[in-house]
Amino acid sequence: MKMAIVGAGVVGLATGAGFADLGHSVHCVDIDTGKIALLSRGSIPYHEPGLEALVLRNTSAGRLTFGHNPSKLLNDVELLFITVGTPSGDTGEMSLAALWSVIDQIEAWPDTDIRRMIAIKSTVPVGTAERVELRLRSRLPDNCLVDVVSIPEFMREGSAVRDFFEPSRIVIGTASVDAEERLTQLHQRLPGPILATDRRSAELAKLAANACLAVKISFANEIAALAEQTGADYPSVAHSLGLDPRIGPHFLAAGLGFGGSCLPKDTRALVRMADEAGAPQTLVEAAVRANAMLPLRMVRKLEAALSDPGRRRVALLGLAFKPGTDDMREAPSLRLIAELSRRHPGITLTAYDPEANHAARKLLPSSVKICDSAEEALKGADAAILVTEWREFRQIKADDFKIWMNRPIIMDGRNALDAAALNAQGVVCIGVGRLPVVPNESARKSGDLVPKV
Ligand SMILES: NC(=O)C1=CN([C@@H]2O[C@H](COP(=O)(O)OP(=O)(O)OC[C@H]3O[C@@H](n4cnc5c(N)ncnc54)[C@H](O)[C@@H]3O)[C@@H](O)[C@H]2O)C=CC1
Ligand SMILES: O=C(O)[C@H]1O[C@H](OP(=O)(O)OP(=O)(O)OC[C@H]2O[C@@H](n3ccc(=O)[nH]c3=O)[C@H](O)[C@@H]2O)[C@H](O)[C@@H](O)[C@@H]1O
Repeated sequence: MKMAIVGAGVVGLATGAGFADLGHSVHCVDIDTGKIALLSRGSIPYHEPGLEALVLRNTSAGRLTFGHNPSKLLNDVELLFITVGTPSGDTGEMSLAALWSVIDQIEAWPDTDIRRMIAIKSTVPVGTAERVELRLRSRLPDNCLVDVVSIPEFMREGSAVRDFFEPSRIVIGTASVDAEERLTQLHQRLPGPILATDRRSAELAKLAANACLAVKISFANEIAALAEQTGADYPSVAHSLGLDPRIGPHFLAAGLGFGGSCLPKDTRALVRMADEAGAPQTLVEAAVRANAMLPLRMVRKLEAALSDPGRRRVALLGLAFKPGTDDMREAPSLRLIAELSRRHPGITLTAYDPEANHAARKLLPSSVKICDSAEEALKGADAAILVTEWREFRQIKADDFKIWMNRPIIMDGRNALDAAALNAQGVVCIGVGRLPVVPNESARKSGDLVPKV
């Protein structure tokens, strides 16, 4: 099938390159001419495992092309995917400015024999596909037939390519049997179950999925806080919860909470939309509030372990909102740095992320020293906070922490390290939802959890 993608971002590129790999002819368009110039030279503008090879394979084969002119797109293609961003507006609502700008550039096409399809893959409020169709119908001549459908995307950053080829499910929301049949056929070569439904249900299924994940994470973080207060060990609790098939093991990791370009904005949008619809989402609202408190909670834990942080040097291990990406959008590290600097104006902060240093430089205050290695960030530090659970941080040995740091105190904000092993070797490692472990067994017996230094 000949198709076009508007919005060559995380979703658009993985989707476009993925369909090209399945043998389709795909033209990817983006308003960002710099990005299109990079892509046309075979460079991927961000870190996404497996994407570069996929794009190169398909551009060399001539199945994947790039451009920046969205007008007349429907002249040549049967299917247009819209994958532009839908960021938060001022009051939490989703901004559809990019989507409308694309829709308003669509021109009538000459060959009216083939019915066109516009598939909205961007995450949007319920009812958007219907509004798009009405707007197009009011403008295009009657013989330009078009179905506007909702095919929400469930891929994750860091595994976007794998998620394209192995989707958990494919939701196809249509108002026409013809579009449903053609799109079902298009997706048949992908292994996930196909769920054909109406457009509004498809749109809500996407928002509900992200809200459900956010609620699960906030639940995990609140139970972890309770574990800390009651002397229980949250990872053991989570393990037990996860073995119940009705609960499942995923998205129960406690830590610094959820960030990224989607969970925060989509939960805000759902709450806003639900208020307007008269069906308040109190549970999701609470999950958003609970999540916002986590960086401050971490700072308070640091204050309990380290006296006078305003005169100390603290290293941040990881900055990206999760491992596997260089994306800094709504990364918990940003709020953590803001809280540390607000409460302790004299603090010295160093930071290192294997992939996100470049993106972080544009966002962090110049007072934060961005380092080229974990060793450089940890050198002379009085404490470290593990913010993003990159694999390389798990490989740092206890001796390295002890040699590099002024005081080997690690606040493990993702429960990524082997706290017991580090503890046994003289490193203080304080996880989330666990009793702090201290190097000194007699201190633990005496109830003195973390000796303040
Ligand atoms: N990032 C992710 O993993 C996922 C994102 N989504 C949703 O997909 C949508 C896109 O997200 P991302 O790919 O992360 O965004 P992104 O920000 O990476 O990419 C969006 C692209 O659209 C382009 N764009 C903006 N206005 C345009 C216009 N008028 N014409 C042409 N191009 C235009 C931008 O230049 C940018 O390259 C959002 O609604 C998001 O919520 C859904 C599932 C997963
Ligand atoms: O709509 C979207 O854009 C996407 O949003 C999320 O994907 P993504 O933002 O890439 O990241 P996740 O893996 O979901 O992680 C989100 C945040 O939650 C945090 N998290 C995740 C899992 C967990 O157990 N605990 C936890 O704190 C992560 O550290 C990260 O900050 C969803 O997982 C995707 O299904 C969805 O398509």
